[in-house]
Amino acid sequence: MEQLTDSILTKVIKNRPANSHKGTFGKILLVGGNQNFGGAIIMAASAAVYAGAGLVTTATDSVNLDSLHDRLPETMFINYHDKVQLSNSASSVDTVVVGPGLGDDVRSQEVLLTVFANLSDQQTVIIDGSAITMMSKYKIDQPAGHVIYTPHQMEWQRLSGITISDQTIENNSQVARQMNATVVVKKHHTEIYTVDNKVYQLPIGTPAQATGGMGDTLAGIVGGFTAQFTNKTDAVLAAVYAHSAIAEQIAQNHYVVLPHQITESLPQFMNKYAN
Ligand SMILES: NC(=O)C1=CN([C@@H]2O[C@H](COP(=O)(O)OP(=O)(O)OC[C@H]3O[C@@H](n4cnc5c(N)ncnc54)[C@H](OP(=O)(O)O)[C@@H]3O)[C@@H](O)[C@H]2O)[C@@H](O)CC1
Ligand SMILES: Nc1ncnc2c1ncn2[C@@H]1O[C@H](COP(=O)(O)OP(=O)(O)O)[C@@H](O)[C@H]1O
Ligand SMILES: [Mg+2]
Repeated sequence: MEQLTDSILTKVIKNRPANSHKGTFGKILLVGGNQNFGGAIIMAASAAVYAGAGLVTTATDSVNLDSLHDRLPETMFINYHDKVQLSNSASSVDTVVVGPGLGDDVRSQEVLLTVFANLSDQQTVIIDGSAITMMSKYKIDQPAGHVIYTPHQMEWQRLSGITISDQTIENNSQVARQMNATVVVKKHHTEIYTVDNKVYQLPIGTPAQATGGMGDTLAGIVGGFTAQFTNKTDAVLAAVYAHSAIAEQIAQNHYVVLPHQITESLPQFMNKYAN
């Protein structure tokens, strides 16, 4: 097992080529936010925009449209119950983030199935929150694409069958190895099980991060990084590192770190490491 350091940031975050446009930095679709959890998808989409994704579309319940655009005019919007629009978007973007605040009722399941049915091998899909819970609840198969799961310990228990007290690195690796996916098991000192069977641990992070929306924000950063940086595994590692490094900086003089504070710090933080 390897400990992550900030060298992953200089490895991944590159100066932008002069001859570029928004399409150069990835088209990303974020799917989530039911009538109760609209904030989750707004936080995830904001994180993707501030992490530098080129073109961002948010598919959510239409009840969230006004607050979404009020907070984040940079994103486009789709009503996620519109199957045709959702299918077209899911099949045409480079990267999909699905799950933050999606909920786990049958209507949410329908949204998830539509997204999964439209993915193909060239795409990257970040599966978070309710999407993980529904895959175990409704026994939904892993979709096509480069798959990245971002479960917290309870979601990992649901997905892997390993109870939280048995989630040792050895047990987690054994299951992750059979999944053809990268798994980010989120907790204090998050572990990352990569698709090529390596294990990394995040040695940083703070209890000031223990607040709702912190994982939704990470899912958006992972989406933003994988959408624009070539090596997908390194992009995940850098996203996980950046999320907690920024939180630690804010926590130096704040008792609690709010997810949107991390998001707002991303462009300046990334600029320091770009090379
Ligand atoms: N503003 C919004 O819209 C927000 C919307 N959200 C959205 O809500 C949806 C549901 O997600 P969820 O994480 O809130 O609920 P669920 O999957 O049932 O897990 C909680 C259970 O797991 C347990 N637990 C054990 N270990 C744990 C660990 N390391 N980390 C975390 N939990 C751990 C925990 O134990 P307890 O706290 O009771 O001790 C509890 O029993 C999802 O789509 C998400 O995106 C949220 O992001 C909040 C802000
Ligand atoms: N005590 C802690 N120390 C370090 N990181 C933490 C701590 N508590 C929570 N986090 C981080 O906050 C995030 C929480 O994710 P998650 O539970 O999915 O939140 P939510 O679904 O509410 O957005 C993870 O990245 C986790 O590693
Ligand atoms: Mg979560």
